[in-house]
Formats: sequence, C-alpha cells, structure tokens
Amino acid sequence: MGGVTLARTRSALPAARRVVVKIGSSSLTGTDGHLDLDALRALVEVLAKAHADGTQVVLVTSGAVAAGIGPLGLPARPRDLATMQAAASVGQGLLVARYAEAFAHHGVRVGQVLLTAEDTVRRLRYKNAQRSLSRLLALDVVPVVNENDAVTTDELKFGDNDRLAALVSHLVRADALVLLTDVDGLHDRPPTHPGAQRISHVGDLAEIADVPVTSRGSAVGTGGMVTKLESVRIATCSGIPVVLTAAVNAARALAGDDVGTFFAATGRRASARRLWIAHAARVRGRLHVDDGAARAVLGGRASLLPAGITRVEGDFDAGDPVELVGPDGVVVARGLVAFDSHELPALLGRHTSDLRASLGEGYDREVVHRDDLVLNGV
Ligand SMILES: Nc1ncnc2c1ncn2[C@@H]1O[C@H](COP(=O)(O)OP(=O)(O)O)[C@@H](O)[C@H]1O
Ligand SMILES: N[C@@H](CCC(=O)OP(=O)(O)O)C(=O)O
Repeated sequence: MGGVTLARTRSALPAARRVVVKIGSSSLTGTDGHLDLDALRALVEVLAKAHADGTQVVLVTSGAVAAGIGPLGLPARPRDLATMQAAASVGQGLLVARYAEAFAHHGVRVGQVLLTAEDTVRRLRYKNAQRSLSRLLALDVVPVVNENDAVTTDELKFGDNDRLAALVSHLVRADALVLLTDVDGLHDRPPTHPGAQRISHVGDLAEIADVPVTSRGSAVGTGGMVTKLESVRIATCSGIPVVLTAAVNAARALAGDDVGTFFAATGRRASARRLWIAHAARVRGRLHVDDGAARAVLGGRASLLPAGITRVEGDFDAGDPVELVGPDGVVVARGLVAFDSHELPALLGRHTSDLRASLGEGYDREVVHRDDLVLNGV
C-alpha cells in the first residue's frame, strides 16, 4: 500500500491489503463470564467478508481463559498463574473450535497459532513464526493467534493481547491494526465518567499525553486502556496505523468510517527485536550510569562498558532487559544486559583492559552491546 500519507488517515483501512484484528476478552464474553457465541459469530461474519473482498486477515483473539471458566466451574476469572494456565488450556481448544465452525460457515479455513513473547525476541523463533504466518496467509487461511497461555511464565508473558497484536502486526507487515474492545475508542476521560467524549483522530500520541486512562479493564479483560495505548505506540511508531473501537463497529472500522479512535502512523518500521526491547513488559533491573556513559549511549553509537556504571539494581540474568538510568534519575535507554546481576558489582567503574588483566577474557565485554540498546522511545 501507499506510504506515509495513506497511513495518516482512515483511508489506510479500506486500502489495506493485510490487517491484524485483535478482539479482547471483554468483547467475547457475556455477563456470566462464558464465551458469547453471538459476538464471536458477528465478528467472524465481518472478517469473512473482508477476506472474501481480498483482504488478508490475521485474527488475534483473547478469550481462552474466559472460555475455560465455565467448563471448569470457576467462580470468576482466575488470577493465579497455574489456574490461569489450566483455564486457558481448557478454553483455547473450545475457542478455536468455535472460530473454525463459524468461519467454515463462510467457507473460510482457520489455523491456530499460539505465540509467546520469546517468539518475537529470539531471532530464529521470530523467523519461524513469520514463515508460518505468511504461509498460512498465502494458503488463504485466517491465522487465529493467541498467547500460548498454558505454558508461558510470569516473567515472559505478554499478559494482555494488546501488545501481542502490535508485534504480530509487525511480524506480518500489516497495513493496519484494528483493536476491538468494549468501548468505542479512546475517550477524553474513562468512559464511565459523565460527559466522557470519544476522541476520533490522534495524529501523534503526544496529543493525548494528558488524557486519563486506567489500567483497570473490564472484569475479564487485562490491562484496560493502558495496554491498548502501549500497543498503539508499538504499531504507530513502526509505521502501522491503528483503529481502536467497539467490536460491534468492526465492519465500519475496516471501511474507514468515523468510529472509535484512529491513530495515525508516525514512524518507520523498526526491527521486532528492538521493539520488544523498547516495550518489554518487565524490566528486570536498572543500571545507573555516569554522565559520560549516558551521553555516549544517547549519542546512539556506543555500547555500555563497565567503566560507566555506578550502581546496579535488581536481580537479573544475562540476556534480561534492563533500564539504563542517567545521573539525574532519568531513564535514557533499555537494553539486554550481558552479565548476571551478581557478576556486575566487581566490574563497576573499571576499565576493560584492567578487567581483562585481572579477571580474564570474557570480562572485558560490553555490559550492554549497542545492538541490544534502544534509546528511550525507540
Ligand atoms: N480514557 C479511556 N477511554 C476509553 N476506555 C478507557 C479509558 N480509561 C480506561 N478505559 C477502560 O478500558 C477498558 C477496556 O480494556 P479491557 O477491559 O482490558 O478490554 P479488552 O478485554 O478488550 O482488552 C474499557 O472498558 C474502559 O473502561
Ligand atoms: N491470552 C489471554 C488473554 C488475556 C487478556 O485478557 O487479554 P485482553 O482481553 O486482550 O485484555 C486469553 O486468551 O484469555
């Protein structure tokens, strides 16, 4: 599709050849917490029509945990990891079976793809997921994506599907992302507040910096508006426009009508790895750096060496995401650290030649390599 101009207006939607559509738990469940089959079928009808019109569709769907609540006789959505895993394991099969039936009704085949955060950060796994998704699309199948909740751990979990959807959009090089939820877009205050107004167009996220959003979602959703805006940030800063609207408006959103909130694309595509580092859900520690190191890193070309680190916070392993904090307490960058936290205190403030001489080869390496560093805001 076209370049920057198209992706700045809603005309990007009808022009899109490939869209990622994400539906949240809140839109797929009834008040009793069970899967709402009518809502699911209504969405499928819209997506099958888009598919028939020649748009490639990737569906990112929540609802596995919600779909497991009824069959397991749970009183409400579980909050502990083990019961969530169990509910998702029972619910995911049911969820995909319902999608397969509903799409089959329109002559469309679906393929289940379960991803973890690891699939977007490890290069080989990223390539693997990309190959699988693009083959499914080439075979005219609608991939039905969810997080692999039954096996993901707390540390490496997207948790909500909003960020997963943004990374999937990137993975498949989507022309647009549609986030479907239980409210018609971003409002100028939480929509339960009297007088809340829908915001129709956001050209840049800075415009809505003062809009109050809560991370408390519906009874079954996760993350509320906060994770949706994080997803919007990941997508728009990598060139993908987003529409955030109520599930009942899905068809109109795809048609480019004025429903929900349209977020214009602001940046160019970045690698999924860099996006993940920049937006990784859980930073495991913080490296406090001196002024010289902060400036060297902000300059964009330097790796972080032990000599520039003044203090280490947190308990992390080599490979974990950490924040780099300047002397003024401001986070300057995020990166993947190359040492375990317990190894670092002995290295702080020391020059690499000194470290090599006293501790041996391997200890003279960068603490965060520049390829693993992303400046604040990408
Ligand atoms: N400023 C705001 N504008 C719109 N919705 C908001 C805002 N602040 C908080 N929210 C809440 O975010 C909720 C949607 O998030 P969530 O329940 O996680 O949905 P989903 O299951 O679709 O991911 C809405 O029901 C709404 O109450
Ligand atoms: N992967 C989980 C989704 C977690 C969740 O609630 O996400 P969301 O409804 O998008 O806020 C599930 O299928 O239940």
